[in-house]
Amino acid sequence: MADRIYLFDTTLRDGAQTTGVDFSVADKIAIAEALDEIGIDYVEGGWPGANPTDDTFFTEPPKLKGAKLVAFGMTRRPGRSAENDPGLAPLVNSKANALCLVGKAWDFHVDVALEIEHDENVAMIRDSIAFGHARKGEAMYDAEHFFDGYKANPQFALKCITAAYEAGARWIVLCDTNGGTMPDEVERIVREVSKHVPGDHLGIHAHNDTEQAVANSLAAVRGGARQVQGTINGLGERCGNANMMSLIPSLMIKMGFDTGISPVNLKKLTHLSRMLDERLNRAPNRHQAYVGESAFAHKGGLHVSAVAKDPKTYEHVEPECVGNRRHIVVSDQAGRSNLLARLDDLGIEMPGEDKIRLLLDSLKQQEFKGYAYDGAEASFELLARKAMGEVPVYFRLSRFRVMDDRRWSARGELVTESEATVTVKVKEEEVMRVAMGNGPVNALDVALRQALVECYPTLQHMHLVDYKVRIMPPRADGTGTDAVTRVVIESADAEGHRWSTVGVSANIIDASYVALRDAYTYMLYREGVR
Ligand SMILES: CC(=O)SCCNC(=O)CCNC(=O)[C@H](O)C(C)(C)COP(=O)(O)OP(=O)(O)OC[C@H]1O[C@@H](n2cnc3c(N)ncnc32)[C@H](O)[C@@H]1OP(=O)(O)O
Ligand SMILES: CC(=O)C(=O)O
Repeated sequence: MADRIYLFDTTLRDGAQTTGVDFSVADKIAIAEALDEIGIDYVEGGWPGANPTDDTFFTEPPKLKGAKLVAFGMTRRPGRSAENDPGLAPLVNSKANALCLVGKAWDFHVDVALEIEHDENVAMIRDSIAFGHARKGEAMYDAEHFFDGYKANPQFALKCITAAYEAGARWIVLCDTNGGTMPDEVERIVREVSKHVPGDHLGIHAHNDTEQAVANSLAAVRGGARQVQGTINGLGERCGNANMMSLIPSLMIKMGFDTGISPVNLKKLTHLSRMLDERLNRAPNRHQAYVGESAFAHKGGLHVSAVAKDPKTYEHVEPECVGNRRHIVVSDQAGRSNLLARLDDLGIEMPGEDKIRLLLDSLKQQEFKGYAYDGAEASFELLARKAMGEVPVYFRLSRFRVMDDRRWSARGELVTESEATVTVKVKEEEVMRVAMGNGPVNALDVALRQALVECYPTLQHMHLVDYKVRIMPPRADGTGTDAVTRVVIESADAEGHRWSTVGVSANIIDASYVALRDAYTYMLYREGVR
């Protein structure tokens, strides 16, 4: 039977230490439930006593079906008993099922950061773990800076972890806190340490400062560790933690371990990854291993023609096993095979040879003008479906005008505003709307939507989530015209479906209009409005 690896997710604690990430209590509850749903063993919810969000979360924590909810904290302060430590009290009094206590394991840190005797640090670890174990039944020790500490003073680092083990710690988690250790060092050190603490009590917590947090975690498993800590999408302090979205499938599919996650739940990984980005209101990383939109995207003509024969030619695993999907990109790297595969993917009935050739030519023409469809799949789908005569004309723009205003108010405050006036023809009727916005594209979007929403109420459920501009320089061979602006807009509906559209023009607002027009058209078409 395959060895069991215990998964410990720290998205809600170390992940909350990511710059720019700020979870609400509702976010924390939803994420904890989603982690529980796929079968994670431990969900670290945060640090009771550290901030009001974590206090509220632990006051009414979600009821998890299988996962243990873990409260994080640090060992007692020097010169106090664990029982009288104000930092430990909220942890043991919380509704968590287990505690994870961080304590120093590097003598340099004890000297410089804590400025205490080495023996007192060891006593702080022993007392805190014993107290946590007695009060909560399960306590674990995050041995901070363990690898740096072991390299500097192995006797002291081992003294810290054996003190925790003897005090009853279920897990001794070896932390590569500064993220600078190399995989071969991690594997060797974990092997050496497992002579002192059995591997089925050892865990790994790796940071990504050399882009090797996942490799280091897998190296620790090879060395004998049986608990792995990580975060969804690799969130975490500085460069992040080991990415659970890569760790889980690699442990299961490549290394054959039992992680407690069933193959059915493994298929929920892509959704979990995107759900986190949705909560954080940020665009998912398309290039993320296993779960990214491009993880199984094929662009080069050679790749696509081979993938059409057998996907194994350019895929290391089947996309469906992690809930992802194959994606054929259409671009000027494309040949006929890309186009046919993409049309098939979209469920478009195979057109005749003439139409295929026309579509391919028109794609290449568009790309010559500066369009790129590999990041704007919705615009590509519209282009293809329009060529097949499937997309109605929902509206026609008669004109728009946008004005920007930058001025000082009577109170001496700087005011920047934009105003857009739009006239569109919807179902033979001319509609004119004027709207203000916090920028010209926002004003244009609001005015357009106001003009269309009466006839197409579904558009009120859509919003813009990302906007990217790129100035495309004139072609070096002189065949093009002046520089053009390419705008890519990502939109979402109330259910969280996202789609990207592209517009190109010499004028940034005009390019934005084209991308917006495609965004509305795509939503109306997809919703079945005819
Ligand atoms: C490696 C990691 O990622 S560990 C997790 C780090 N995460 C966080 O720090 C986020 C949450 N932290 C916080 O909100 C705050 O730091 C708190 C509430 C925990 C503590 O706040 P404060 O009491 O104001 O202390 P502050 O943050 O300024 O400094 C940390 C103190 O803990 C001490 N300390 C650090 N590690 C330990 C430890 N393992 N055991 C005991 N004391 C420790 C430091 O020496 C310092 O003591 P000092 O106040 O006497 O100088
Ligand atoms: C505990 C922890 O987050 C670290 O050592 O990195």
